[in-house]
Amino acid sequence: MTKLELLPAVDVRDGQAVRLVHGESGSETSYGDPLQAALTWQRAGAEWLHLVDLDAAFGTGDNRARIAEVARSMDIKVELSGGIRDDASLAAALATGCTRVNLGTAALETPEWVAKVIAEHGDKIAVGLDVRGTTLRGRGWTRDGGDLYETLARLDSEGCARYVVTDIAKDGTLQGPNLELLRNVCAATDKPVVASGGVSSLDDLRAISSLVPDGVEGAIVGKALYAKAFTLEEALKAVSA
Ligand SMILES: O=C(O)c1ccccc1NCC(=O)[C@H](O)[C@H](O)COP(=O)(O)O
Repeated sequence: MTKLELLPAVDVRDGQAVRLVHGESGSETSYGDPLQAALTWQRAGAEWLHLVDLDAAFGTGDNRARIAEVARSMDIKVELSGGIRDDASLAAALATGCTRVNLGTAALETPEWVAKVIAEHGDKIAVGLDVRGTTLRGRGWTRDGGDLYETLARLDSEGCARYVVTDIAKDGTLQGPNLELLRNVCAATDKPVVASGGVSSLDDLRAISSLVPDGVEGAIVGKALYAKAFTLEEALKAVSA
């Protein structure tokens, strides 16, 4: 069986690596220098890094220089997220040499532009489907942006290569992933799905791994690693079977 990819997360706010609860601005716990955090995950054997510019996502500025420094320092694959909404921010993101970018708000607010960049860049573009229930949220998860399954059908028809699916109610809470949501999204698309939000234990990762045959390709892990619920080495071993 194909093994689940693990993507340790480095979310950057005000130049620092942080974790939020439910993605809410103001709920930050700080974990220091983002480059050190990213290098720690790389040294521990990560093959991917999920790197988020939270200020760009919230519209409170950006950490573009810091994010570029981290992405360029990595020898592993990097998925870049947060505030990529137009040609300039996409060009800056791709110029870091990242493996792919994750579009969120743009897929809800400027669907024509997203269709165009999917056609131009193929699997360098993933779309983040960040949901409460089945309602998508944009602008740093602060505004409603339409129905999950209608948007998914539209993006599928435009050739979107991959989806990063986050249950906002679970994100940063260590309450376990929303497996039902993952199953439902996998049933609605043939494209690979990356699970995000709520992982709390090695058993959670094993449960997500059991969905690889359904179409789950990877899992993003944030809070659990920073809170030392398990090590990245243990996580990689747990999904390697
Ligand atoms: O990814 C974004 O663009 C984003 C925007 C606004 C708030 C949060 C955002 N991302 C958060 C993440 O990608 C988390 O790192 C990830 O879901 C990990 O969650 P957890 O394992 O529950 O800490």
